[in-house]
Amino acid sequence: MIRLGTRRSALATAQATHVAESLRALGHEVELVPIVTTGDTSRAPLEQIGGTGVFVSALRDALLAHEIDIAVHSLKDLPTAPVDGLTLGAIPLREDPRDVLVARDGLSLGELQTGALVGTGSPRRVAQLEALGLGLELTGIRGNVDSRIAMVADGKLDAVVLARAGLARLGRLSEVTETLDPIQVLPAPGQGALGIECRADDAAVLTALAPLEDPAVRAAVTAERQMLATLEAGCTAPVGALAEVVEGEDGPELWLRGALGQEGGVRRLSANGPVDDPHGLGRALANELLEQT
Ligand SMILES: NCc1[nH]cc(CCC(=O)O)c1CC(=O)O
Repeated sequence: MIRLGTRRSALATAQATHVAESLRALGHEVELVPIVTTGDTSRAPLEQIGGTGVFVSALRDALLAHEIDIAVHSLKDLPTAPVDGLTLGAIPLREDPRDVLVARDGLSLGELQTGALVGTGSPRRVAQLEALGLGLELTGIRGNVDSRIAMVADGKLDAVVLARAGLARLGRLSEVTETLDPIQVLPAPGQGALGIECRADDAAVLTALAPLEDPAVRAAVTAERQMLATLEAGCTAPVGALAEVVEGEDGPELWLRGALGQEGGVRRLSANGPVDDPHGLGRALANELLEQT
């Protein structure tokens, strides 16, 4: 029996159920164990309660205490610092990593009027949307995906920006009025991907998770997360990153695009490197972004 710890939110439950079903299809018995985190019980701005890490620390504690055997995380909410005794046993196939606009009356970004009220609490989205120069009024929001969409339906906001992956997992893709091109808005590092965490010495669980692994996604998100980790060493700026394995002339290559929001605008760079060194690529692009400052 594999005990899978999950937060209770609709998105977390959808992700956990998806992983549980993949494991059951491989012949494993899986039990879902609900875990409550500070991020779920508090309405305070995330920066005040410790950032997105609040969603994962309770799950990690439960893993280390042997109360659960695996935890399913949205990789974009998983801090990059490694935890002693834990490892990402599998990184499965990724959903579409892009951000989307959910706007009233089916509007796209370019159709929103100057001064239109757009909800997002993410410094990464704010920096990149402001850099577009559309004169949008950006306002911080929190809450689950349903309540954010409801703010548009209720007329409180003209639009919200969300991760396409979250809407896909909740069956709400019909709400999308525009998928944002990464040339305009780069997603968060790891967006759309799941990380399945387990104890590093749990050989049985590591074996069970192995078939869920997607090596190209692992390489891509490793580069994105390394870029973030290297940048955080120097500053806490809004960061977008998106990597992909693409077929080059001499075989597969890893491409990484990065965006760093700063006073005066957003810096963007891209670079490529060998698929087997995502850490080197992430570090190199981060250092290049920092050198430009
Ligand atoms: N910040 C919360 C969060 N964490 C993961 C997702 C969506 C799913 C994903 O990116 O994997 C979301 C919602 C959103 O940003 O719209």
